[in-house]
Order: sequence, then C-alpha cells, then structure tokens
Amino acid sequence: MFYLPDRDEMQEIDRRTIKERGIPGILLMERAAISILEEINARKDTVLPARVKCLIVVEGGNNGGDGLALARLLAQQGDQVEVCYISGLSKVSDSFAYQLDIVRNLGIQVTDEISQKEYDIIVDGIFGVGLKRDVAGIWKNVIEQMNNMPGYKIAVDLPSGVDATTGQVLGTSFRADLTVTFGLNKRGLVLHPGCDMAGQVVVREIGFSDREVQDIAPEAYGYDLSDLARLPKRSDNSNKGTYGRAAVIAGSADMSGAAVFAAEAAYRTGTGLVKVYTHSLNRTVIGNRIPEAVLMTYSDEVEALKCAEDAVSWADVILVGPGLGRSGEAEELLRYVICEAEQPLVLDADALNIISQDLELLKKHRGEVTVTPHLGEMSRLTDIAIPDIKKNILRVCKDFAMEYNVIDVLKDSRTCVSRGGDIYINTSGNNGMSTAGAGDVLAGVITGLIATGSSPYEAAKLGVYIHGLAGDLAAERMGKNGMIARDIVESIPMVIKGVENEKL
Ligand SMILES: NC(=O)C1=CN([C@@H]2O[C@H](COP(=O)(O)OP(=O)(O)OC[C@H]3O[C@@H](n4cnc5c(N)ncnc54)[C@H](OP(=O)(O)O)[C@@H]3O)[C@@H](O)[C@H]2O)[C@@H](O)CC1
Ligand SMILES: [K+]
Repeated sequence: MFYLPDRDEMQEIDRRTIKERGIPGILLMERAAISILEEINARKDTVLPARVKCLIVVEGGNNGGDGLALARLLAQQGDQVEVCYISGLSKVSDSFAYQLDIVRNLGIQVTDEISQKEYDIIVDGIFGVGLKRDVAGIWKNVIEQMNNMPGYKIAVDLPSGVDATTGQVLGTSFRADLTVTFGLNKRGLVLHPGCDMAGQVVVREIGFSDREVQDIAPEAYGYDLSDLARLPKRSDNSNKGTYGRAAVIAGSADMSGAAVFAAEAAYRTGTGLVKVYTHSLNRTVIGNRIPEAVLMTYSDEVEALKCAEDAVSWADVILVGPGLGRSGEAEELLRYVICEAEQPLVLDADALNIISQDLELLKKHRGEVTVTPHLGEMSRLTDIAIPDIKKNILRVCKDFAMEYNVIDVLKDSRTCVSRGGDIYINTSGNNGMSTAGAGDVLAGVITGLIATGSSPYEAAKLGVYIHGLAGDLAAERMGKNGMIARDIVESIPMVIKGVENEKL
C-alpha cells in the first residue's frame, strides 16, 4: 500500500519533518537534487548523451531551490548547465536565496529569459506542491516555450501547472518525459490529466520522517503487488462450501454474455459455488459456456420473485445487474433483494440504472452494499455532468458513498473506491480494458472475493486492483487493441497464481 497525499497533506509532512523532527529543509533539498542527478546519470548513454547540455528553469520557491541545487551538482560533475530564473515573484524562499548565491558564486550562467539554443535536457523547477492557482502571464509563456523546445523534459517533484490534489491542469502545464517526485507519490500525478503531463514518475526517498507520514496518514492510497497478500488464504482442510456461495442475478432475454463473464470471474477468483439466476432464454447458452455454474431461470415476474427468494436464502453474497435489462422482472428481482437480503450485495450496471429512477431504494438495504457505476451511471445517479465528475472524481465518489452508506467503486481510467472515509485510487490496468464486458468481469471478481472471505470494502479495492492486473496480463498476451473481456477473465488465475508461487 502506498499513500497518495494531496497538496495540504504533503506540505504538512514537509513542515512537520522540518519543524518537529528538526531535519533542515536544505538537507531535504540536497537529497532531492541528488536524486534527480542520479536519475539523469542512469539515463546517460541510453536516452541521454554521456555529457549533457542542460537548461534549468526556476522560480523563487523551494521547487526552484531544488532546481538550483541540481544545477550545481551537474556543473560539478562536468555537465554544461544554464539556469533561467523567471523572477516574477515578489518574495523568494530562504532556501532558494541560499542556493542562488551558491550558483552565482560558482559562475553558473543565470539568465532571465530562455535562449533559443538547443539542450539535451530541460528541467522544470518553476512550481511544485506550492502551486495554488491558474498559471498565467509570464509563467504561462515560459512553460509553453519549454514545451515547444526539443530535448528530454524533467519535472522537479511535479510538472508546473499540475494541481497536486486533483491532477487538473491549472491554466497550462509543463509536459514532462520524467517526473522525479519526492518522498511519496502525489494524487495529482496518478489522476488524469496530471499523469499524462508527468510522463514516467519516479518516487525518490529524500528523508521525510516516516512517523509524520504515519501520523498524517493521507486520505488516498493505492495498492502494489505486496497487497495481493490480502487475498483470503485457502486451507488444506476445506471443501467447496468453504469458499462461499455467490448468487449472480444477471442477463436478460437473449443477453447472456454479461452473466457468463460475471459468473466465470467469480469462479476464477476462487469462489466455491456460483449460481446464476437469469432469463429462461439464456439457459442453453449459459449452461454450455459455463457448466460449472448452477442455473435457475425465470420467464415472468412470479418466477423472477422465486429466483430472488432462492438467492436471498441460499447465497453468501449476491451480485445483481450485469446485462439484467430494465424489465418488470428485473425491477422485481432487484427490489426484493435490496429490501430482504442481509448478506453483502454488489449492484452493477442495470441494477444502478433502475435505482437511478428511485434512489430511495438504495437506502433500504440492511447488509453492506457495493455499487460499481461507470461515469455515465454515476452521472445518472447524482445528476452531475460527466465532465464535472471527472474533474472531482474522488470527492464525488466519497460523497455518494457517505450519503447512501455504500461502498462506491467509481469506474474510470483511475477507478476509485470509498465508503465515505479514506479513498483507494487504482493504478493497475490499461486502456485495452475499455471493451464490452470488462465491467461484468469486475463485478464478478468483487463478488467472488466477498464469497471467499474478504470484507466487502477489501474485496472492492482488491478486486479493482486484481482486475487491472489481469487486464495488464491480457494486454501483454493479446495487445491492447485486440484484447477482449474473455482475455481478462482468463488472466485472473495467472495473477492469483503469481501470489501463490510467491507464497505471500
Ligand atoms: N520545504 C522544503 O524545504 C522542501 C521543499 N521541496 C521542494 O519544494 C517544493 C515546494 O516548495 P514551495 O512550498 O516553496 O512551493 P513552490 O511549488 O516552489 O511554489 C511556491 C511559490 O509559487 C507561487 N505560486 C503558486 N502558484 C502560482 C501561480 N499560479 N502563479 C504564480 N505564482 C504562483 C507562490 O506564491 P504565493 O501563492 O505564496 O503568493 C510561491 O511563491 C516541492 O514541490 C519540492 O520541489 C523539497 O526540496 C524538499 C524540501
Ligand atoms: K516543477
């Protein structure tokens, strides 16, 4: 698990490290500069020449101080360095002033405008986490000039113009090939469009105090491979009942694919028994495609209700929605399950579309409920336009979770999960997963994890992470263009098998 602090949290970690632990800011700055120097040196003779010609553009905050310390280190190892100091601020930081004196004493060239020369590297030390408002005027002009220049672009801590909290571009932004960020990754560097501006992001330790990080415990975080150890353990002394019973209420007349994907994903995640409740027209197709699943079908509202009663009395977890349609039967099933079930529910796709017509229904559940809307479904549920959700995705996700007392899995290129407190931001997966059926697979994985013993909140986060990893494996095998939902399902066992091999 890794934290993803926002601007205020990062500045507070910075402040407490300096004020309460007594580590001077100038020491942190030196390590920040050394870490960028090491990243540059590691790229020499591959993407960069052995001796580089480097332009470092700075403003008078501590981000600029990092840039000046880097200028000194590069010059001292024999590289050719020029500094452009924009000097548009009325006040500079003490550490910046200190570094500027040294740079001048060493005779490094400092100008106040960018020359039209060519450089191997262009370093952006204009704004970091201190950026608070839109970039305009002279700063905008300089950033645009830098973007138009040839050369390898490196951002110090964050590309100037990227909001560390939301990942939004404030006015304009430096477009980096590499961002060397300090201590912890930042929310704005994983959310879109910030992550597109940042290029490759390398997180380097520079001496922030761990204790301060733990005390502040940033609200947002992501998972890495070590978090797969959170998967429920299997025991030698077990049978299929040990790994849960998952009900999948999915598919409508002649719409069988979604039910197959969700059921298979639940099985592939380790569930002991999956029972599919679907329209009778799907019986043959689903029976052929996934013979491991038990089937119960309906063709009218009376039979639909019987299916719902059976699911509520039989299952440990119930998924409702993939390909379900919005028929009277579908609505009947959904209402019964929400009002009567005490076990965890996962509501996806058409279940959410039905609920968006009657949001009060969502407040009637007694057990834990996980909802998995994509942006369009979230927009229907909240009446917030999609572009506005995108701009503030974490807040929208968290607020909805809080208002309806649900676990909210808000699906986008960076899916986030919240139950009203902390926020998980997913960093696995790729754009090949924008393919029909991928959402059904995710709903099945989350349901399967609950069935096998994860708590619903853990299942939502881990499910999103594993689904993304399976998508990454599918892309490796089939390519992002050609991969389809089936490839994602088939990759799930490989992701989980990797953990078993590592004996985590
Ligand atoms: N603390 C430390 O010792 C360490 C810090 N570290 C480094 O410092 C960075 C943070 O430094 P920082 O806090 O000084 O902020 P920074 O990003 O340089 O900018 C602040 C200046 O920009 C101004 N400003 C803001 N928005 C603006 C706009 N749109 N247009 C124009 N001006 C704007 C703002 O003005 P103000 O809003 O105050 O009026 C202020 O003057 C961090 O990212 C990391 O690189 C590391 O070395 C570790 C040690
Ligand atoms: K920067």
